[in-house]
Amino acid sequence: MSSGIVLDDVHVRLGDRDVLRGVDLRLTEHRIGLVGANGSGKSTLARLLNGLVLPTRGRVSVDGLDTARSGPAVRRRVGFVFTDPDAQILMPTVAEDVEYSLPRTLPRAERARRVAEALTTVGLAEHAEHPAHLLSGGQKQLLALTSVLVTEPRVVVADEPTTLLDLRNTREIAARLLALPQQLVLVSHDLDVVAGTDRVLVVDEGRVVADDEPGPALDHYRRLMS
Ligand SMILES: Nc1ncnc2c1ncn2[C@@H]1O[C@H](COP(=O)(O)OP(=O)(O)OP(=O)(O)O)[C@@H](O)[C@H]1O
Repeated sequence: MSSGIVLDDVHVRLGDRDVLRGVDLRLTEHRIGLVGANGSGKSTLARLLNGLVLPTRGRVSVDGLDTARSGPAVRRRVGFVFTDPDAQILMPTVAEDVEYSLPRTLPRAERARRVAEALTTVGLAEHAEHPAHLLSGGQKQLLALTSVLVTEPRVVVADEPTTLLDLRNTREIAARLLALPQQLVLVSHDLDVVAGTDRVLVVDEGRVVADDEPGPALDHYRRLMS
């Protein structure tokens, strides 16, 4: 089975808009940043990677699995962190919320072990029994990340995960995401955060117009926006 994320001549049409127009990519680096103007197509590109959006034309595959044909298997490999953590919090307490992401078929002891490990990884262990809705915005985003990590995905896609956070929480979430052993695809308008990735894609009007190391790619983006 071929490894990595592959996009082959991908077009996405939503309503009467061509949102992505001919995207060819092979994503194998550990950490990949996606930048672009509002409405350029970044979220759509991110959502293609776990089959939340399907190509109108072309093909997306993850480790050889076609997102259009093998959606559930792709989503077990690719976890998704949304901008607003409240949209991802479903259960009353922190530990219950994390456990809710795990299959009911896993033995109870294994579920408890995985939840404890994931909460420790992100530094939330001491909040395990706290009401999830009382966490701060930054802690809620950590909880959303934990609920993704507990499923042991190979890839984490995060769509503007720091947009709603203050500077301190932005730094904390960014540091946690960039330190993950999993492959990371990070959509962000925060160029300081994106500078910590290994490869940056600049999206403009539905196309990838720059694809380089962070320094030159972000220079390209700044020129594009000036
Ligand atoms: N379901 C839809 N139907 C029609 N148009 C859509 C739909 N979803 C998104 N779009 C349009 O597609 C374009 C790209 O949207 P997308 O959310 O991918 O952009 P983005 O680069 O992530 O923007 P932002 O930085 O503002 O989040 C936008 O113009 C948006 O209005």
